[in-house]
Amino acid sequence: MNYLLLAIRHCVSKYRWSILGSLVCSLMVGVLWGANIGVVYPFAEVIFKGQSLHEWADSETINCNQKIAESQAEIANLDQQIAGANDDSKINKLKASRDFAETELEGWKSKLANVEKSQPYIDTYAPESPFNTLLALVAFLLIGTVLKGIFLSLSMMLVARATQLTTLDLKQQLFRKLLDVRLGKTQISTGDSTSRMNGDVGSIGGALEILFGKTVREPIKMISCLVGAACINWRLLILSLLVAPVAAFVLYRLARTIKSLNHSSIMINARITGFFIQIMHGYYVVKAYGTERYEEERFEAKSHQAYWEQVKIRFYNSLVRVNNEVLGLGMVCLSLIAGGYLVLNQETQIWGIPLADKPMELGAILTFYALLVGCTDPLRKLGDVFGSIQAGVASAELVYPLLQMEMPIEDPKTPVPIDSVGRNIALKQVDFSYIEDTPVLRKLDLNIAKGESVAIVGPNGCGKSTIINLLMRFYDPDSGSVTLGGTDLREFAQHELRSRIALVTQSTVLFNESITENIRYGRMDATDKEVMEAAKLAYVDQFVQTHMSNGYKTMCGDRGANLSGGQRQRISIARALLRNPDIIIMDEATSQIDLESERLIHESLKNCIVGRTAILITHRASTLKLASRIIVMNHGQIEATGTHEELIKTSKTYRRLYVEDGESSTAKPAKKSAA
Ligand SMILES: Nc1ncnc2c1ncn2[C@@H]1O[C@H](COP(=O)(O)OP(=O)(O)OP(=O)(O)O)[C@@H](O)[C@H]1O
Repeated sequence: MNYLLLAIRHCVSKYRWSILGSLVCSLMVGVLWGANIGVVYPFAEVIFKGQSLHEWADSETINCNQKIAESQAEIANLDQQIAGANDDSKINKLKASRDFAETELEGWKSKLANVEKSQPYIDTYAPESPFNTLLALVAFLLIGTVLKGIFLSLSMMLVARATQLTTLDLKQQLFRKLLDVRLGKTQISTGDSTSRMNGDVGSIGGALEILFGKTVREPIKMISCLVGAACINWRLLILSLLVAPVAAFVLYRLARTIKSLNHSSIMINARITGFFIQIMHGYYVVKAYGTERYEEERFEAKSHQAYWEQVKIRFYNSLVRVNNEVLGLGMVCLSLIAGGYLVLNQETQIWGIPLADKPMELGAILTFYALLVGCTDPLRKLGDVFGSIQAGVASAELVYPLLQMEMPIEDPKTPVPIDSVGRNIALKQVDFSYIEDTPVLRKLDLNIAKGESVAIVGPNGCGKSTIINLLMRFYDPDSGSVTLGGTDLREFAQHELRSRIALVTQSTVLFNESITENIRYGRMDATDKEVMEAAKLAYVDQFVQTHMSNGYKTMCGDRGANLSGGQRQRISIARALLRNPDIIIMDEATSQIDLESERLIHESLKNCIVGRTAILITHRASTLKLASRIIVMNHGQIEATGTHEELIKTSKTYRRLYVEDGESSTAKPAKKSAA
């Protein structure tokens, strides 16, 4: 519950007026609910006896006075008997009878006082005839019901406002957090993130709506009925509530089970979401390999698990409802037996336990029953909401720890301005691993001078992209340092650092926006003219003019699905060019470009890297030609550096790569070593 309390606190502190308004409206609903049921009393005691309220008040006054006189006479008689008795046990019995008579006398006196208190109002406002009294009561019922409806609707609207806005706030906080928290070694899968954002935040909102709505309103309705019943006979009410502790214990046990079931259901649904996203992304692979049936079976197995969890949740929720209905019925049954006994025998006690001040009238006991029945409806409704609250509790336990997660990569308190440092990059004695005890970079030293173009080559998995991840500060090294102009990257504000770097990644990420907007992503404030210039430099313009009927407004599709691999890469190069960065990083950027485009891009990259530091991760001979120095990596370390000609002679790894690439004959990349 703790985490859901945080959501409650947020909602109450930020939207206090809506919550307060809804509470007042709920209070009115509860009071009107009890008052409408309370109308049973005048119906039974006044209307069905063919009286008006005036006649009822008169006859009640006479009746009370008569009963008071009878009680007083009985007390006087008992006093005389006590005075004349000399047997102790008889005296004790007489004293007990006197005490009962005294209690009855007090009961009649209090009823008389109530009738006398209401007399002036009855004289002033109550209709004269019994039929008009009936009409007035019906009008009261109608007006009460309409008012109750208005307050109910107002309360629901105010609660919906506060809880929906809280949901919106939570979504925004979570979105912001997910943008930051997935850096570093934090493992949060897409399925989990999507599930937290869609299902869980919604479930918290739903629980809040129920908590501030039904969970406040229905108990108020119950309290209003219980207060009414207590006014009629509080002892009988306590007797009726004897079943409540048992029901509360059962409810507590059920709550724990439902919460843990909801928790596992959320986790299963997150896995299904993740699986579904993965299949949608890998759609063509599934089709090409004909694994539709296999994936269907996997999906069915996962969905079946989710189905079973839901069935179990429904089952336990139904038990909550049964428990609450049994509680309601238990209350009514106990009061029916005890109350019925008191009325039928005109008694005030059962087994010597006093249950009434005076024998109960039919009208009073009928109203008492009606009020208890009035409690069972809110109880039933509370049974239905229980499951949703438990689902909210389980969701909050997943969302809030994520929101409270520490940033894996943090900005320093007083960042060093990047303009104040130079541009040479250095990795000193860097150790890094993604997973403990699986080193990826080992004591790596690398210096890249300002304006230098270096190519990093090496076999798959040797750690080339990991160096980029450290330079972008997507991760921090385990030991050693990565510096820019001699200052550790941890001293800079992340945003400022990344604004100086343009990264063209291995897998080209495009958004489902127009080509223009995808290029503009490199610099959001770029003008259309600047976007066009970048597009021309990266040879995007060439295919837009010839292949795209909608020109630059053509939508790229999910992850750029409407474009070819080469087109996607050219757009991402245009995006990088638009950024006009100090440092440009190309991670296998030209791997999907045809020979003609590659030649053209080679020319534009040549212009682009002038005056900038460029790091090119590539196997392509044409890109290697742009580098003044080639760095050969193997097993997370730098094996050799030099020019193409030097490395062919000195590095076994480089030779192996180039023989396998089959391009060594045409590639004469770097003329001289800059190291
Ligand atoms: N997020 C990650 N979590 C765990 N291990 C990772 C992660 N990213 C990369 N690795 C592992 O780190 C090692 C180095 O990966 P890296 O991507 O740096 O290699 P690379 O030299 O760029 O390879 P390639 O030429 O295939 O792109 C690999 O063994 C890889 O499995």
